[in-house]
Amino acid sequence: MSPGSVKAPVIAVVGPSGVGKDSLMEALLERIPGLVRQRRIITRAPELGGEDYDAVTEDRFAALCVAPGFALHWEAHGLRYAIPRDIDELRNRASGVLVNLSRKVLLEAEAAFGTLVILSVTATPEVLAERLMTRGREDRAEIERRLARAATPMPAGLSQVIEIDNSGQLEEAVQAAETALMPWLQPERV
Ligand SMILES: Nc1ncnc2c1ncn2[C@@H]1O[C@H](COP(=O)(O)OP(=O)(O)O)[C@@H](O)[C@H]1O
Ligand SMILES: O=P(O)(O)OC[C@H]1O[C@H](OP(=O)(O)OP(=O)(O)O)[C@H](O)[C@@H]1O
Repeated sequence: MSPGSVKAPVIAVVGPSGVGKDSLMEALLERIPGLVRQRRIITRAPELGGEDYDAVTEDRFAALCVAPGFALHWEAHGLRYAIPRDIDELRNRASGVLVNLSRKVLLEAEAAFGTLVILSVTATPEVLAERLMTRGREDRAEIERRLARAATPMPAGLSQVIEIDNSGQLEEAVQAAETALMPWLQPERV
């Protein structure tokens, strides 16, 4: 098998709202050669900041779900999220593909992607509350709902879960994640 025929790993970054998933992904993209991020399709209003996403209406989401179909999709926070099938092509030309997933779709993701490395990002409830207030993307009621969901357990039976504590400095979490990911990356695509 030639090196180019091996698909890059899908690297799922998961954890409660406000834990630092987007911040960690942005830092990893700057540091790791050949690492890319898969854009998500979300039924969220456009330009709310944070990640770069394709904003669609509920109707458009439903239509895309039928054709061309999604690699993965789920519902959370009153929104619908999807990973487009383009991710397959991205895996042919990257050292790794980062994607922000719901914890509840991880077993399905493992079945869909094969090589799935999961970065499970954690922080204390107090830290989460403070960060969500600082980020300011959601109103207070929505922040309360997100905090109530924070303790969602990881599904049992996942094969590759790496826990990353982001309670402290972001730089420490980035360093830990980079070290843990190194053995999984496709070095010939840097
Ligand atoms: N280690 C950290 N220390 C301080 N602030 C952080 C840290 N990690 C993330 N943040 C901040 O916390 C807020 C939430 O981070 P974000 O990356 O949007 O989280 P998530 O994507 O998990 O919801 C943002 O304002 C971000 O700048
Ligand atoms: O089932 P859970 O593991 O709790 O995850 C639910 C949703 O929360 C996050 O969304 P989003 O990135 O929109 O929100 P966040 O940045 O506040 O985490 C994550 O990407 C999932 O779509």
